[in-house]
Amino acid sequence: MSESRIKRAEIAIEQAHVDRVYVRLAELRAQAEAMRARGYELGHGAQREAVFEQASMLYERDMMVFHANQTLQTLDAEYEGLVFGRLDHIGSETVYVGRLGIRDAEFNNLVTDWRAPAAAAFYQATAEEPMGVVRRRVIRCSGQSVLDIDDDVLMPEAVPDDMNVVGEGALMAALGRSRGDTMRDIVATIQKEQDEVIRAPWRGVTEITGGPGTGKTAVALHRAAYLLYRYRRQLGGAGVLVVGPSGVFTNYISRVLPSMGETNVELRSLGQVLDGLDATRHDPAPLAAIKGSLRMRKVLSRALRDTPPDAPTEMKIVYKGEVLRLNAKELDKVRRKVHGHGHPPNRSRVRAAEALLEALADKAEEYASADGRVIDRAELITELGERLDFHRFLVTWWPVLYPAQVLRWLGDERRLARAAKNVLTAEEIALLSRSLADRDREWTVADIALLDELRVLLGPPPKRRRRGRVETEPEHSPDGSRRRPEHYDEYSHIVVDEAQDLSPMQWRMVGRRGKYASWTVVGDPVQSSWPDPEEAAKARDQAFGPHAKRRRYALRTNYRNSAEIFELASRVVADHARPDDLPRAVRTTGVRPQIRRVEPDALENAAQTAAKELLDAVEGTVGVICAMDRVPEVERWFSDAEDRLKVVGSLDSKGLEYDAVVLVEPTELITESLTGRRVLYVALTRATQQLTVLASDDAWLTPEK
Ligand SMILES: Nc1ncnc2c1ncn2[C@@H]1O[C@H](COP(=O)(O)OP(=O)(O)OP(=O)(O)O)[C@@H](O)[C@H]1O
Repeated sequence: MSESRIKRAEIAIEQAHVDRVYVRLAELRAQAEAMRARGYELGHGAQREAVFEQASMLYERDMMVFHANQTLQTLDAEYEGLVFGRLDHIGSETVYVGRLGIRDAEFNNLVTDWRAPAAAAFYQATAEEPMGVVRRRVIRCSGQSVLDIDDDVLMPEAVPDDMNVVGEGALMAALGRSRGDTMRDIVATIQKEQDEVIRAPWRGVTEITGGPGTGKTAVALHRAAYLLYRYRRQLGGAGVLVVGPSGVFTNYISRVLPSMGETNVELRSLGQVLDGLDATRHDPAPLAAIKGSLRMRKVLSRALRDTPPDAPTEMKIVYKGEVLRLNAKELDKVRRKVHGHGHPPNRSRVRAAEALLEALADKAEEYASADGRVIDRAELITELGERLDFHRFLVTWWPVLYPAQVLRWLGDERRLARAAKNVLTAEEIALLSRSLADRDREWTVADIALLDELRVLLGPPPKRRRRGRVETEPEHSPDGSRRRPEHYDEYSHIVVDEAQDLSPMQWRMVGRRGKYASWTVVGDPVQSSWPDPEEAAKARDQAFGPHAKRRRYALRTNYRNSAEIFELASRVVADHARPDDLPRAVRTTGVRPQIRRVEPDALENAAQTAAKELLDAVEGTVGVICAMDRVPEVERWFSDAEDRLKVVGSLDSKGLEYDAVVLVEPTELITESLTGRRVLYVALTRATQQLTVLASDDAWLTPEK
């Protein structure tokens, strides 16, 4: 038989199995729907029963409907390629591997979930250690149709006469395929070194380092899916949080977990970690460095002890016909005393009232002793404490404080200078206060960590009351899933991607959400854009907790870039990385990156020409990457471009990838950031197939002295 006929015959065999799986899936779905309907009937029937029976029938209804809904949710997930692998073990046992475990009516396995122990050999078996696997087959489907198959023989000596072997490498085929708008899962082609990380124990901290394109993000997301499958009881209820560098990035990875049937994971960018805010703007590097530094803790905790800008500077109250007066100095003394207890100001309002009353009593005693009178202190305190004018004063003198308000106060340079004395330099104070003074500016990504810090330092504002009742959030969302309270801090597992870029203040913010969590932390020190790695490492250790067990893995193969593109990228960071830090790119395309010398006024034309060439050359996406400041201008150049083309700023390009990239003015990427070459390295490693660099100088190519 010819090779293509053998392949067609093998595809037909797999198609027959896939068909059986879909028939069974339809049966299971029908059963789950019937169970849900029965549950609802039980609910209606309960109305006619006595109270006790009613309660037990309603409970049974809830359980039936809950289970049926869960099963339907799993069965209805959008599985692209439900079955994707097959293992032929020695002794002719066959295991199909897929995104979901499915059994037939006799309870035989039709498909084994990729996360189950029985599927581990699909990823872990090698020719050196075949684990009893003779042939490993990757099955590529579109919808319910088998398109292609690809085999690996692990035990050539054990291949029976009737076993056919086809294809030439599923991994290379997957890597060469064009990219779409969102990241795809890699369940069918997870490599052994990656699988080891995905299946690492869940407790403690799992740290994954590796160069660009080594699959760190993919591995971290597959690990989240794996952990939820294996440890659903321990992890599922409290929830899993994935933190990524930007909204563009979280959007890019948003389809990966749902494609594996996991819809219960929260994805947030660093600008979205604090509930209710969504910051996307970045500060210039020197400003971001100040805002991210641990020194800001001291500045913020001093700032909130300062007198609020609108607070009255004098108190006058009439008691028994006499005016009691506290001047600014005396009021400040009372304020300092209350803060001296070290409690958050929003939780110190009663203490503030008491201290103020004591000060008024002192004042009354002072006046009285001058006249030889004696006053009843307890009576004064009780009487004034109940007076409306006293409370009116208190709410303006010790108001409820909100994080945004306190951070805005620091736009006043003199106020900031008081809070930052001996902590920030005069230059830093001027820079920071200028940035916070502009009230019309939206918050930046770095501000979010400061606001979160203030939230904790200030303490929660008192709960709003309506008609005598404290307002509480409903426990469930309309879709029935459990609603998490605001500022939830009990996630059971937190995944941090691009961890090398978190500032110390951002580590504190994320750490607060994971007080009881285990962690998966992914990063590449060579791509770091944070100037003080030691300070960040300290904050990061604190976020994990002092006793967390840590295990480290390094990934060493670059699956994204062609070897030709990665060779250029490695040159620009040669002075910043040890050879060991740079991964090995496995795919060659024969297409070298193009470097074009372009005068600044010809950039627009050159960028449009280069983008057009690349759009013609690749099927998938083309990214145009430039310095952050240039984004609006470059967006104008491409305002009519097709959807496949995206303009993205250097910092937002973290974690993303495109079939082809046009990089505009690389030297600008170096100068815009404190760790410029590393940012340029990120930008140069975003393309899978082709790269064109447009530069008006070649400083970016010359190694630093
Ligand atoms: N085993 C694999 N099979 C198929 N594709 C893979 C595999 N591992 C990684 N890839 C692909 O390689 C590309 C890079 O992966 P990913 O984005 O996870 O890398 P990364 O290490 O996070 O990169 P960076 O640090 O540069 O953002 C993605 O397209 C991913 O799907």
